[in-house]
Amino acid sequence: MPPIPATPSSKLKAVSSKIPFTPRRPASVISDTSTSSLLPSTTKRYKAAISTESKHRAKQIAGLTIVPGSPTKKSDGSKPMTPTTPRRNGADDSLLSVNTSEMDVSRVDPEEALVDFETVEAGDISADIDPSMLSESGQDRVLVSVRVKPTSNTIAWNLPSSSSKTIKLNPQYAKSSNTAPPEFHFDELITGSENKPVYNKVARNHVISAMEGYNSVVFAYGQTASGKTFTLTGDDDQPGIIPRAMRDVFAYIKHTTREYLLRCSYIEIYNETIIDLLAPPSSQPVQIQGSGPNVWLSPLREEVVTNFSSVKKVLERGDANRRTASTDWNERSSRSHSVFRVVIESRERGNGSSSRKDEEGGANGRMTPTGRMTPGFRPQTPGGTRLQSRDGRSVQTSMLSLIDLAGSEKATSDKERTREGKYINTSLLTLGSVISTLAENAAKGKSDHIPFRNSKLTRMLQPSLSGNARISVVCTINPEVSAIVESTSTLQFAQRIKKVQLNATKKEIVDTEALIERYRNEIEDLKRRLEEKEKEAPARSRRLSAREQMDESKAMKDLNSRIKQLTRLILTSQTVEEASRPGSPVKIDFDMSPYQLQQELLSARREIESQGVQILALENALRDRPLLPPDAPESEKDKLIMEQGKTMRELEIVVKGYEDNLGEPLRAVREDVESEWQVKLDEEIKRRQEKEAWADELVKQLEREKKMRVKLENERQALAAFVSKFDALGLGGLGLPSISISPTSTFIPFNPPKPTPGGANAIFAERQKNRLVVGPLESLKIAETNEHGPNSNVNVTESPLRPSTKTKMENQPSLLEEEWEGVSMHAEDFESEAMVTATVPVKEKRGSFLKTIGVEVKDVFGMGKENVPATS
Ligand SMILES: Nc1ncnc2c1ncn2[C@@H]1O[C@H](COP(=O)(O)OP(=O)(O)OP(=O)(O)O)[C@@H](O)[C@H]1O
Repeated sequence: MPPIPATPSSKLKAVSSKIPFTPRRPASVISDTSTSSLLPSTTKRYKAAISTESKHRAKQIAGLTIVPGSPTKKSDGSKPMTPTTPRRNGADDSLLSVNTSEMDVSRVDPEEALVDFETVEAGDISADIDPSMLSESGQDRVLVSVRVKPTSNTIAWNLPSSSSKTIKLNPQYAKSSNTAPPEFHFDELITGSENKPVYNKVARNHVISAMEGYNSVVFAYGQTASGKTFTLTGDDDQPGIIPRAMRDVFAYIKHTTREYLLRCSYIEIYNETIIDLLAPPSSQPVQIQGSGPNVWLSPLREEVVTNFSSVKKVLERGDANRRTASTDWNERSSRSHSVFRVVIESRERGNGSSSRKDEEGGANGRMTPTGRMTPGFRPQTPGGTRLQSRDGRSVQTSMLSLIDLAGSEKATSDKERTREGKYINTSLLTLGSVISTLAENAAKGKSDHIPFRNSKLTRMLQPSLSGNARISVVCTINPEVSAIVESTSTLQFAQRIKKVQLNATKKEIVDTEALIERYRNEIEDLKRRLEEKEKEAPARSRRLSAREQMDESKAMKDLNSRIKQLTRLILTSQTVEEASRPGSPVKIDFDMSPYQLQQELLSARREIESQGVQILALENALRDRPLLPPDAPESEKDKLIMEQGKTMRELEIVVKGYEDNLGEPLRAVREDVESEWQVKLDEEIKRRQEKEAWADELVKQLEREKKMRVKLENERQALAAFVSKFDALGLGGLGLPSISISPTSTFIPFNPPKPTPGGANAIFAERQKNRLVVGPLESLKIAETNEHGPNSNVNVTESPLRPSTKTKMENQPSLLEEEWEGVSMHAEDFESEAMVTATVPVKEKRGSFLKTIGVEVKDVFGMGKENVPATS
C-alpha cells in the first residue's frame, strides 16, 4: 500500500521538519525582559509552548536527559523541556504573576466590553469568509469524522477514494484470514495536511450553532502523535480549529445586529487535577461545582476578548502553561486534556450602542483596552460577572468548547510518562464507557447509569454529553502498520459515539429587572391616564351620548383591570427573582442557623404577601376614590357638587325627553285604538239599551199575560160554574135570547138560549181546544195554538211584541173581546176582583141567585178542581 500523500506534499514536509518553538510572548503580558530573552525569537507553532515555569527550571536544572525516541532535537542541541512535577509547587510565583491580564472578566465592565458589527475589524475575520457559510445547520447526532495523518510509511488501511467515507483495514493485516477485516463508516474521512477543509467539515457548523445559542463541543480524540493538536491548534501555516473558529465568531458578529460579550477560559486536566491555564500559578486548583447537568468550574479565570488579537494572546498564554513532554512517539506530547472555552452571551443591540462606543471607544468605535476596563469593577451578580439583560432585551448564553484530549498510549519507557499515561488512559477509558452507555441508552431506550463521575473529564463534559450540546468529534489516526491496534480502538470509539443522541436547546435569560421596570412604567402611565379620564369625566359626559358614555366607562374599567394585572405580574416576577437568587451575601448572613434562616424566609414571604394585599387594597381605593382629594379646598368641592348637580339635572332632562319621545308613538296608537273601539262601544251600548227595552217590554208583557191568564182562568171558572149551573137548571140548548152579562146590569130580558148539542160543556171544550197558552218570557211557548200540536215543544223565538204569523193569535180573538151570543163580556168587567155576576132571567128568586154565584178570584186561581160554591 502506497503512503498517503500529504496535501500539498510540500506542506507535509515543511510541517514534519519544523522545529518546536515557543510563541513570542506578547509584550503586554511579559514585563521581565530577561525571561523573554530566554525564549526563541521566532515562532511558527502555537502548540505546546514550554511553560514559563519550565523555562525557569531550565535555567536552574542542567542536563535534562533526552527522552528516548524523541524525533527532533532543538537546533541548539538542548533537549525538549519536560515538566516532571506540577508547575505550581515550588514555582517562582513572582515570575509567573506577570502572566495575568486586565481583561480578566472580574475586572471588566461587561457593558464596556461588548463586541458588535461595528467593533469587528477586517483583520479579526478570515479573508475567505463567505456569509452563506454562517448559517446554522442543526445536528441531532454527534458528527464523527476521521482524520488520517499523512505518512511516508506503509499504511495498513484502505482508503478507496477521496469522496469515500469508509475506512477498511487491508486484509493482510487482519487478525485472522477467516475473519473479515474491520470496516468503518463515518460522516467525514479526511486525509492530508490542510486544516481549512477539516475546519469547514467538522467544526464550522458547530461554531455557528454556538453563535446561534446552542452549546457546542468539538473535540479531538486519538492515539498520541496522531495529529489532535495539529487539528485543534495547528500552526501559522495551517491554523487549526481554535483560531479558525474564533475568526468565524467575529465574522458572525460582523453580520448580525446583536451585541456580544465573549469570555474565554483555558484549562487542562492533568493527572485528574484541573488547572486554570490563564490564572496565576499560585491559584487554587479549579473545582467542579454542582451536580448532574448543572456543573460549573470554580474558581475559573475568564478573559474577555473583543478581537482576534486578544484571543491570540489568551491562547498563547494558555499554551505556554500547558504540560507537554517528549514521549516515545511525540516530541511534544500533550500530557493533559486541554479545554478552551468561549462563553458567548448576546442580546439585541440597544438604541445607543454605537454612539456610546464611539464616545468611549475612540476611533472607529473600537474600544481600547483601557477604555473598556473598569479596574476593580465587579458587578454584584451571583455566579460572577455576566451580561445583563437590559430594557427587556433578553440575553442568550451558549458555550463553545474546543477540546484537545491527551493521547492514549502504550506503556512508555519513562516512569513519569507512565504515571501520566495511567491517568490519561483511565479518563479516556471512562470517556469511552460513558459514550458506550449513552449510545446504548439512546439505541435501546434505556436509562442505565452513566459513570460521569468516574473522571474529571467526563464529569466536566456531563452537560454536553447528556445531550444539551451539539458535538463534533475528530478522531485522528496514524495509518501506519505499527499503530493498527490503537487506530482500530480509536475507530471503534468513533463508531460508538456516532450513536449518541443529542437534543441541544438554546438558553435564554430573561431580563426580570427590565420586565418589572417596564411593568412599573406601564402602571404609572395607566394610572396617569385613568386620573386624566376621571378628571375629564363630568365635562365629557355632557358631550357624550349614552352609548359613548358606556364605552368610556368600559375603557376606564379596562385600565383598572390592566393595572391590577400588571401589579400581580410584578409580584410574581419579584417572587421568582427572590426564589431564583441563591442567597445574596448582602441580605443573608450565612452564620445564621437553618432555623433562623427559615424564619427569615417565612417573614420575607409574609411581607411579600402583605405587600400584595396592600397593593390590591390601594388599587381598590384608587378605583373608588372621590374625584377630589379630601384636602381639596371647599370651593373646589362646592364647584364639583354644583357640576355634578348640573349634570344630574341635565341627565334628568335627557331622560325625560327620552321618555316623552318614547311616549308619543304610544299615544297615537292609543288614540287610534280608542276611536276605533268607541264606535264599537257605542254600538254595543245601543244594543244593550235595546235589549234592556226589549226585556222591559217582555216583563210588562209577561205581567199582562199573567193578569190575562188570571182573568181568563177566572173567566173559565166562572163560565164553567155558570155552565154547570146552567146545565143543572136544564137550560142548555133552549135557544135563549141574547144574554147580556154585566155587573152593572140590573135587568136582563128573559130570553133563554136554546140548548146546543152537547150542552155548554161541549162549547167549553171547543174553546179550550183553541185556547192560547203563554209560556215563560225567555222562550215563549205556544202550546195549544201551535200548528205542531198541543204537546209539541217547538220554541217560538219571536218577540211577543211581534207575534209569529204561525200562531193563531191573530185569528183567535181574546176571550175578552169575544162576544157570546146572548152574553156580553167586557174586559173591564174582570179588572177588579169583584164577583162575576150573571144576570139570568129567573123568577123572583133571581136576585138571591145572583147573589149566590159571586166567587173570589184568588180562590179560583190555583185550584185544581172547579170551585163551585154551594148554592145558599
Ligand atoms: N495531518 C497532519 N499533517 C501534517 N502533520 C501532522 C498531521 N497530523 C499530525 N502532524 C504532525 O505530527 C506531529 C504530532 O502531532 P500532534 O502533536 O498534533 O499529535 P497529538 O495527537 O496531539 O499527540 P499527543 O496526544 O501526544 O499530544 C506534529 O509534529 C504534527 O505537526
